[in-house]
Amino acid sequence: MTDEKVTISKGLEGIFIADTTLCKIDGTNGKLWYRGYPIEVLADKSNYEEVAFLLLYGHLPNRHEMDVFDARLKDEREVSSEIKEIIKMYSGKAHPNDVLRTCVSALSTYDDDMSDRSKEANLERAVKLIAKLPTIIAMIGRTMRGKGFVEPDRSLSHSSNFLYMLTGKRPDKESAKLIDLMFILHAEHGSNASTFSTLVTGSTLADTYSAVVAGIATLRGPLHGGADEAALNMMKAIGEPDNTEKYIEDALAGKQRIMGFGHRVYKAYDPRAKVVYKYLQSFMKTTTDPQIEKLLEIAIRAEKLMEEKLSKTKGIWPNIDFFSGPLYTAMDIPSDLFTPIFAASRMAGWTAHLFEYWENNRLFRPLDNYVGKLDVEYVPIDKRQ
Ligand SMILES: CC(=O)SCCNC(=O)CCNC(=O)[C@H](O)C(C)(C)COP(=O)(O)OP(=O)(O)OC[C@H]1O[C@@H](n2cnc3c(N)ncnc32)[C@H](O)[C@@H]1OP(=O)(O)O
Ligand SMILES: O=C([O-])CC(=O)C(=O)O
Repeated sequence: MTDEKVTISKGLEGIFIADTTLCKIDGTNGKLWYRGYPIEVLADKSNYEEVAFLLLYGHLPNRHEMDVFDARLKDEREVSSEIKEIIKMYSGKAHPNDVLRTCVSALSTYDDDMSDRSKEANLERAVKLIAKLPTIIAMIGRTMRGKGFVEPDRSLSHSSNFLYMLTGKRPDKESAKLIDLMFILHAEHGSNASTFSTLVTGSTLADTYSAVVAGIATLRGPLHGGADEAALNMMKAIGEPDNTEKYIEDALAGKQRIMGFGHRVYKAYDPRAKVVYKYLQSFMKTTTDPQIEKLLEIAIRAEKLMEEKLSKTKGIWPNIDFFSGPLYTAMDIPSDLFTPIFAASRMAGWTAHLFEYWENNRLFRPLDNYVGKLDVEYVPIDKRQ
């Protein structure tokens, strides 16, 4: 062993991995921009198709560009009979995010020329992936609930069509806005864990599909994209609003993490959580569903308590995943689809980052500090204890 002193950055905290023009996060002040546009403005004024174009092409589309991009997305919504078979075979046997990961892996088999690594070919792949994920997820969701597939409807926008394929009903104006909002807010977020693993895989010059499959896999965990499902499960476990304070106090005393709170970069309120909360509050004025009212009351009481306990002292504020659960529940979306929906939205960010990184690619290969023994004697198997 050497005596060399090394500095370890656990979880790569504080390490910059690349220059980017995609997204700026101001973690101290709780601000977020996609290609310079404040998230609040995009949330109120834009739509997912436009945001995906912005991320992939670097500018907001003009009318013609939008029409062409939108038509391409609509052309690519259908999935093959083989993908439908995979969905039927695995849905219900594994978490929907795992089934989605398997389907996306299988999509690579339809690529006519994987050796074409041109920007144009990769942008086409991104369009196909962005277009097909909502279809796959809706089909997984329906199969798990014993319902037949609903084929895509070209007359509907990207996110409305997703809700339609999932529920079988064309969404009203309010639900259409809410689901689109969630797609926009989840579209991009710098070098988060799933984008980073997409880049790590891509940095070996693996193909687009391999790279985004790594992203989907990484999103799954409760410390990242799985937190929205976990946060809703916590709210359901709390059950009654009056149980909230005791539940949270006990969890904190037992050193448990409260899902949907805290962030590696934000030490302030996640601006996306603020947007979700704003829309959720206005939605609440129109709903009389007691289940949603209860969930929201639990969420608000949990947030208030966490603010007293942790926000001001440790910078642990709600993140995007905290209020997502009540909002998705209000749209009748089952909790096991939250993470796959995150993946469908983030596909724009993953692919945009990947293509940007490839313009100046360098293999990711960090170091680890060996602290074990060296030159250990090899003992034949029959002589070992
Ligand atoms: C879309 C997204 O991916 S957003 C993030 C989604 N994930 C979650 O909501 C899961 C819950 N949150 C967490 O586990 C964390 O906040 C993370 C993983 C997101 C970020 O954590 P890190 O940057 O690694 O923070 P770290 O683990 O160093 O925590 C700092 C301190 O805050 C505490 N803390 C962090 N998050 C939480 C939480 N959610 N609940 C309670 N305490 C927390 C830690 O216990 C630690 O306390 P200590 O200093 O007394 O040991
Ligand atoms: O940035 C992160 O670490 C996690 C996150 O909020 C996201 O991916 O949206």
